[in-house]
Amino acid sequence: MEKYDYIIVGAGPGGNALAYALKEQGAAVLIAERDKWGGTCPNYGCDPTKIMMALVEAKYRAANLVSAGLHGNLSIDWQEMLARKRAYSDAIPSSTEQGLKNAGIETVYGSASFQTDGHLDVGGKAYFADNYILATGARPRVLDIPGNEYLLTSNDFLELEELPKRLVFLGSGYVSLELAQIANAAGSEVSILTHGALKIRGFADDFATSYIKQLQKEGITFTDNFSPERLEQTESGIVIISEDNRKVTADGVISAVGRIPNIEDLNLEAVGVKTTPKGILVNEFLQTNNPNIYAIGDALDKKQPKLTPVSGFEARYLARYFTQDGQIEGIQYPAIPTVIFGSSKLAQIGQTQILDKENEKKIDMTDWYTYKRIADPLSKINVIVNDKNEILGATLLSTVAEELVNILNFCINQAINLDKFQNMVMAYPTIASDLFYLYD
Ligand SMILES: Cc1cc2nc3c(=O)[nH]c(=O)nc-3n(C[C@H](O)[C@H](O)[C@H](O)COP(=O)(O)OP(=O)(O)OC[C@H]3O[C@@H](n4cnc5c(N)ncnc54)[C@H](O)[C@@H]3O)c2cc1C
Ligand SMILES: NC(=O)c1ccc[n+]([C@@H]2O[C@H](COP(=O)([O-])OP(=O)(O)OC[C@H]3O[C@@H](n4cnc5c(N)ncnc54)[C@H](O)[C@@H]3O)[C@@H](O)[C@H]2O)c1
Repeated sequence: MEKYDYIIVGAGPGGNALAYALKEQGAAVLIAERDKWGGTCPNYGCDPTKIMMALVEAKYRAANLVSAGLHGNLSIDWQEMLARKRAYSDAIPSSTEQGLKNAGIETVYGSASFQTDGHLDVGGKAYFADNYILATGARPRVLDIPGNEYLLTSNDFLELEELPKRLVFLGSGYVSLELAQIANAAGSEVSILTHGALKIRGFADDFATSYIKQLQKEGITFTDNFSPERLEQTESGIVIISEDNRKVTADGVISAVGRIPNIEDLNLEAVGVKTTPKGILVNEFLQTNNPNIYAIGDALDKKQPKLTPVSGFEARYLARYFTQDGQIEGIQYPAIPTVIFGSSKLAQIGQTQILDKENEKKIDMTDWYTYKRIADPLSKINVIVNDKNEILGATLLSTVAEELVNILNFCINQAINLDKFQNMVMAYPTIASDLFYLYD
């Protein structure tokens, strides 16, 4: 019988961060993984997509300066971009597992599932622990419609040997908008079909509209109110047929309609852990309704965004919880920045609308210096500030939004109001130094 202090299921950013933190406390830790060590982010998610996105950003940063005298056409070679992505990602699983082993964390490869006596089975072998932590993440959802065998997922996109000439994305969320921009910049004819109105869920309509218009300018077409009903393979390509019988033909179709938690194979019924279709239910201590089983990351049913740094934050909380024998306050999430990457980035953090008209104001930073310096095609930013000059939140649209949102993140979460900010000297001219305009 193998007995541990902790068994973690899933070696993604959440599971790995927790394994290292618990090992540092001297605990006996086992981590199980059934696919690629490192999980979604470095193998199928954030990292490979942003390695590819670096070329898209460079292409458009240069294109924006054409009217300023920068000439020459930059083009992206799909195969070379893919090779660069692979050079990064292919090394991840073995280096991740080796890193865990070097730290003294035991690893086991296989799909983990609970048995009725409460132990965990991996590959037919029984493993026991005082506490189990589920960090099993999520996977792409494939629409359940006739012809869905023709659908590809974001995982498949990252391994396409040839870029399809006509590529259609179903859904207009984070995955669709980012991958569509990579494919479009690399030369595919890209369409996004969205089943409702043309919006980006979670973002203010005026910002979403500006972002979508920019993508349209770059050549991506959008079709709204298109609910896919079935797919058919024909001589001219894969035909996507909507409920109202509209037809779109493509050479590749990506299902980017959200992600589903990896919970079915865990046999959670055997140990009484409650779930919903959105994930595992936990209390404020990230504990399931079985007191020895905890869960973190994308596998949770939670209102916080499902992002790599959020999984890491939950792992660090749980490590503190275990060190202090559960005698700590429940998890309190800070304001969390979210960014849709691309030629321009759409970002937000904290409060994005005025809630108290008397004491709050919205500052429009549209004409700041950096935008002019780099010829940013979009320069829209609303910062919400209260009467104590505290920054409450912001929505941003710019090629540099991912950096600016993190500077605001510091101000919001470390309570640095505009007066304190004004008393610092920032390197000039930079994105940070532009924030002085907020004070006027
Ligand atoms: C295309 C794409 C782009 C993204 N871009 C970003 C980004 O730019 N920034 C950002 O912050 N986030 C991004 N994300 C989200 C980010 O990847 C996830 O939030 C993050 O990986 C979640 O970490 P996790 O540890 O909770 O789960 P995961 O990384 O999903 O890891 C869970 C692991 O558990 C394993 N597992 C599941 N079930 C079992 C089982 N029964 N037994 C053993 N092992 C099991 C899985 O194989 C997996 O390796 C992106 C996601 C995608 C798909
Ligand atoms: N930059 C980043 O941080 C980043 C990038 C990619 C993914 N992610 C993470 O991954 C998560 C999942 O991303 P996603 O884009 O897969 O999901 P999402 O929830 O962001 O978007 C899903 C899209 O699918 C559409 N949809 C839902 N049901 C549909 C149906 N039946 N038919 C047609 N369309 C339908 C929705 O309207 C929406 O546009 C994100 O929420 C985020 O947490 C983050």
